[in-house]
Amino acid sequence: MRHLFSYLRPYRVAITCIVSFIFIQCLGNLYLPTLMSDIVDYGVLKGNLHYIVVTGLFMLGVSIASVCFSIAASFLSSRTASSFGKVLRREVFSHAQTFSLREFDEFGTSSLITRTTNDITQVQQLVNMMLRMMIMAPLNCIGGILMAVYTDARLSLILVVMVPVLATIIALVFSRATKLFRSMQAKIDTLNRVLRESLTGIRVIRSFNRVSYEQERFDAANFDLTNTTTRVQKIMAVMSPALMLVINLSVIAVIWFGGLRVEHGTMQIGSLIAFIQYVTQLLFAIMMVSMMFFMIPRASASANRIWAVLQTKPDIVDPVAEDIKPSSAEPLQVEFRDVTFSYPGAETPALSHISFTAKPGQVTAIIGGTGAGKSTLVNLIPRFYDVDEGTVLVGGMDVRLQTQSELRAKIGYVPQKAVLFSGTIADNIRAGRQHASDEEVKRAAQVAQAIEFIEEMPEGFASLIEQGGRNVSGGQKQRLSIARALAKRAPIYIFDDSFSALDFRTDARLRAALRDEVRDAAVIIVAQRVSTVRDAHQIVVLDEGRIAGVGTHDELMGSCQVYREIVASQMAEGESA
Ligand SMILES: Nc1ncnc2c1ncn2[C@@H]1O[C@H](COP(=O)(O)OP(=O)(O)OP(=O)(O)O)[C@@H](O)[C@H]1O
Repeated sequence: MRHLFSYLRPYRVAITCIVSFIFIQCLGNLYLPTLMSDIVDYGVLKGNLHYIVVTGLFMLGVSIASVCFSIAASFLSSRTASSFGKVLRREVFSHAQTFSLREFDEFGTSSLITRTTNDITQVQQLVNMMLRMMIMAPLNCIGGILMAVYTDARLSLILVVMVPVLATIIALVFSRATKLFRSMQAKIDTLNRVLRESLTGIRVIRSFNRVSYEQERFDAANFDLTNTTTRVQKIMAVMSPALMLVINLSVIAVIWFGGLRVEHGTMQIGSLIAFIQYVTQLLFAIMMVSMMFFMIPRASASANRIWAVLQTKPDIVDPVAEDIKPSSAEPLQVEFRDVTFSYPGAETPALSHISFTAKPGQVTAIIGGTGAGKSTLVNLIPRFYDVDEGTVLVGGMDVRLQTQSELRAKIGYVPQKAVLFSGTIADNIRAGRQHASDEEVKRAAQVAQAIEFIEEMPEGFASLIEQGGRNVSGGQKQRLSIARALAKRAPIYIFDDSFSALDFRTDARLRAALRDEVRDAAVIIVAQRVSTVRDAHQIVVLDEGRIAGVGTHDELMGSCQVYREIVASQMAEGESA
C-alpha cells in the first residue's frame, strides 16, 4: 500500500489544506462543549440571559465555521481521492499496454479488469477515508481525553475501563474479519471471470445447451462471494450495536457518577454536560478509527494486486538507444534462424529449431495440423513473444534490436481471430493507417474483397460497426481486418489463418488480388487449406513445432510425408463432401 501512496505526492497542497481544515473543525468541536457548559453554569443556573444570548451566538458562529471547514475538507478529500483513483487507473492501464502477451496470459484479462476497476475503487475509498480520519480521529481521541480530564479528572477514571473494553471488541472483530476481507477480492475475480466467459461465449453455450451448467457455475461463484460478504456483514452487524452498547453504558456511568458528584457539589451541571459530550466524541472517534481499520485489509489486498501489475516488468522491452540499429532499406525479408520457443510452464517447446526465410516479393505459406505452432511462429515476428533460442530477423536485423513501434510499423498483421472496434467501417480500415485517403481505404477494401458487402450497406463506408463487430459476419470481419492491414501499405504482411472464414471462390479471388497489390512485400500466410497455399513460392510445413519440410507444392509432394498426408486428408474430405 505504501508504494501506491507515492501517487498522492502531487496532491500535497490539497492534503495540507484538508489536514488544516479538519484540525480547525476538530478544535471547534472540542470547544463547543465548553461553551455549552458555560451557558449552563453561568447563564441558565444564574439566570443571566445576556450571557446565554452572547455565548449562544458565539456557539452558533463556531458551529457554522466548523461545518464550513468540514464541508471544504470533505470536498477536497473526495476530489483528491478521485484524482488519485483516476491517475492510478491510467497508470495501470498504460502499464498493462506495455505487457507482452506473456504477462497478459499470466494475469488473465478478467483479473486485469478487476484490478483496474474494483481494486482501485477500494484503495480510493480508503484514501478518501484516511485523508479525513488521519487527523480527525487522533485529535478527537487525544483532545477528548485531555478535555475530559481537564473538566473532571476523577470522573475520567470511567474511561480507563471503557476504552480497553472498546479496544477488545474491535480487536476481536478485526481478527475475524481480516481474512474474510482479503478473500473477497479473489472471489470477485472469479465471479468476473465466470461472468465474462458466460457472456462472451453465449452463442456456444446456447448451441451446446449448456445454459444450466453455466448458470450453476455462476451461482457457485456468486454464492461463494455472497457467503463471504454475508459472514463479514454478520460480524460487522454485531460490532456496531456492541460498540454502541459500550458507548451508551459509558454515558450512563458518566451520568450516574457525575450526578453523584453534582449532588455532592464537587461538579457543576454544565461541566457534566460537557463531560458527556467529550466522552461521546472520544468513543465515536475510536469507532471511526475501527471502521477505517476494517477497510485496510481489503484495500491492502487490493493495493497488492494493483502493485503486482505496476511492478511487473514487461518481458519485452525496447533495446537501449545505443543498441538500436537503423532499419535497412525496404523491401524487407523475414528470417528465422534456429528458433526455439516455449510458453511459460509448458513441458515441450511450441517451436523447435525453426529456420527459413520469407523473401520480399514472395508468398511464404505456413501449413500444419492444429496446434502445430503456426500462430506461435508468426507471433514471434511482431515480437508478441521473445524467442528462447535463435533469432528472428526482420530486414536482416534481430527484432530485439529494433524498437517495437518501428518493427510493428513494418508489418501488416491480420490476426487469426478478427477483431474490429466500434466505429465506422472507414475508421476500422484507417486503424491500419490513420491518414489513408478515401481512395486508399476503398482500394484496400477492394483487394480484401470487402467492397461488395460494404457498398450494399445503407451507409457504405460510414456504416457503423458495433462493439466487437457484432453486426458483421465472421467472413466479413475477416475481410475488414485484411483491408485494415492492406491500408497500412507495409513491406511485410502476416495473414494468420485469415482466409478460413472465406468461401473457396472469395479466398481465390482475394489471393489473386493480393498478388498484384503487395507485389514487393514479404507475405506470410498461415493456412489450414492446401488450396490456399498451393501457389505459394514457398511452403513451410510444421509438425508439432518442428519443420517437416520447406519447398513448393510440387517439391513437397515429392519429399515431405507430412505434407502429402495433409493433402491426402483434404482430398479425402473433398471427395466425401
Ligand atoms: N498463450 C499460450 N499459452 C500456452 N500455450 C499456448 C498458448 N498459445 C498456444 N499454446 C500452445 O502452443 C502450441 C501451438 O499453438 P498454436 O496456436 O501456435 O498452434 P496453431 O498451429 O496455430 O494451431 P491452430 O491451427 O489450431 O490455430 C499448442 O500446443 C498450444 O496449446
